Amino acid sequence: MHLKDIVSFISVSNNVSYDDNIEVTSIETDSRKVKKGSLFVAISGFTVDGHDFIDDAINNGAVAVMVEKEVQAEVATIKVSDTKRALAMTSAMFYGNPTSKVPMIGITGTNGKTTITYLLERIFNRYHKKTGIFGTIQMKIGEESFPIQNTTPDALFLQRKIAEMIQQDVDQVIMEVSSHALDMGRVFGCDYDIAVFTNLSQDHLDYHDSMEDYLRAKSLLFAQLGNGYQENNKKAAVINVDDPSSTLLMKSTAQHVITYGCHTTADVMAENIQLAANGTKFTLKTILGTTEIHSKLIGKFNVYNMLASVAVAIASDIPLVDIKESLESIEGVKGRFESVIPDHKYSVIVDYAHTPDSLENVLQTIQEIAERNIYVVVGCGGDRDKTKRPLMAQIAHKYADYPIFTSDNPRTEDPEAILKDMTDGLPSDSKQYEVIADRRQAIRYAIQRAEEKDVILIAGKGHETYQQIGHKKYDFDDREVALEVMREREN
Ligand SMILES: CC(=O)N[C@H]1[C@@H](OP(=O)(O)OP(=O)(O)OC[C@H]2O[C@@H](n3ccc(=O)[nH]c3=O)[C@H](O)[C@@H]2O)O[C@H](CO)[C@@H](O)[C@@H]1O[C@H](C)C(=O)N[C@@H](C)C(=O)N[C@H](CCC(=O)O)C(=O)O
Ligand SMILES: Nc1ncnc2c1ncn2[C@@H]1O[C@H](COP(=O)(O)OP(=O)(O)OP(=O)(O)O)[C@@H](O)[C@H]1O
Repeated sequence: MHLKDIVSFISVSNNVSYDDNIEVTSIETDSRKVKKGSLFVAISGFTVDGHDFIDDAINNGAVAVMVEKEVQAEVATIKVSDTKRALAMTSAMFYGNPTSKVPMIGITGTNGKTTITYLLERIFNRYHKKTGIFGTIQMKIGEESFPIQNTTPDALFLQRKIAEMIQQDVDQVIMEVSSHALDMGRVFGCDYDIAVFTNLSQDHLDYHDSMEDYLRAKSLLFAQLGNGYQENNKKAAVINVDDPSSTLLMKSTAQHVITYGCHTTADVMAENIQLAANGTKFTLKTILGTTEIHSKLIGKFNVYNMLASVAVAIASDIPLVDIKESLESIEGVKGRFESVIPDHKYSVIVDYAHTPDSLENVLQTIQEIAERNIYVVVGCGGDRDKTKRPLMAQIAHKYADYPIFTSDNPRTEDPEAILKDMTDGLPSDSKQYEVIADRRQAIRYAIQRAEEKDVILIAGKGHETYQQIGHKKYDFDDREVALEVMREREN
């Protein structure tokens, strides 16, 4: 592709010194990946500044650079006001606007994104549609899985991978869209057909200045809906009307809105909800008709996740009978309310709940189904939203008979200091709790004490198989540790 095409596409013609004949053969944001013919886009990062690596990029063969700061470079230089957003547009163009060639579903909200993604994967696959997935657990193309660093990858990776998905005959892309990604413009230039809002509750206040700022970031997905390069497909915003933030989000989109909920009248609704330890039953009411759902997923929050997936499936013209069969066939999602040994005399559940709202939802569910005592093993991540630490501890303390506070990815912080932030918020005259910084020991402590019919919730890490201490990740899997201790107890 000629550099002039990129320049004219992103409309910055008055800021460029370049030779019309320059051929750009790849785009890179990492100087170490630059090859002969690359356009190097300098990103001002949170840890380092890509502008400091321009010379490295040129030495590696960059024929042009895109910058947002004043620099002296010996190659064609394109100056833009925001390289992250310009990168998103340039990458989309370079890979042939892939998001306009395949139906795209974007899911945003504090909780439920991953679960809904896998419910939708099941529904689309059952309907013989090959899916491509981006999310917290992994990236998937059909049945093949690939690790990814971020829930929503940077624009360059994203556009490149969606182009690959199209080459591999993917019929439907389903992606989790984080508020970070929306705010940083990682998905700027993506043409979504369906945008989903699950809920908003406190999280990520280390990144966003306030809850209003967090919500504003989420609303960008809806503002963006229908602003793509092609308007061939029907567009729809799928919104949880039971969440107070839904009003603002509905105002953010000019597109058709499909609502879902349990309490407010909605296009897709659940009634007569019956929660049990082995699954959930409810009456599903939709614009296509009414049916009974018997799902193996546990908890009211999962009813919401199912309703969201039904609304998306209906907007994608999938018949209700196929939607019902898919929902009823799904056993669960990795690390989400996952039982370590099903039907054991006491239950050990691993769950990704790492926000106050999700922890409360999961503990409320356990309280509804538990026959005896509840143990919770929970911590809070280091270098992340500190304001949620006392809230997490208070919730654990409120719902569990035996709260055990421990480490969860302390990163560069002292685990004991994080635990102090958590427990300082607890009332001093209240019930006993344990503080055991070593996560393995904390899990062991809970399992060794559990009696028949007790439930132990190990919260916060779900599918993760590491513990991040400092800048290093060490192998650690809650399920494996729990299994080891459970087996040890049997012998
Ligand atoms: C705060 C944040 O989001 N940081 C993201 C950001 O990293 P960064 O700003 O630190 O980048 P950097 O390492 O300083 O590098 C800046 C630039 O210099 C370049 N560079 C660097 C070194 C060199 O030798 N040459 C060179 O060119 C880099 O390639 C890069 O372009 O850009 C990276 C590449 O895209 C991201 O992986 C990284 O996410 C980090 C890992 C992260 O933890 N992000 C979290 C907060 C996040 O985004 N989470 C949400 C989900 C949250 C949730 O829902 O739970 C997500 O979508 O993942
Ligand atoms: N709809 C929901 N409402 C509230 N809590 C939920 C909901 N769905 C799941 N949860 C809880 O939140 C946890 C995370 O769920 P899930 O991974 O589906 O959400 P997510 O939005 O992808 O989270 P993240 O952005 O952190 O990856 C689950 O383990 C469960 O405890």
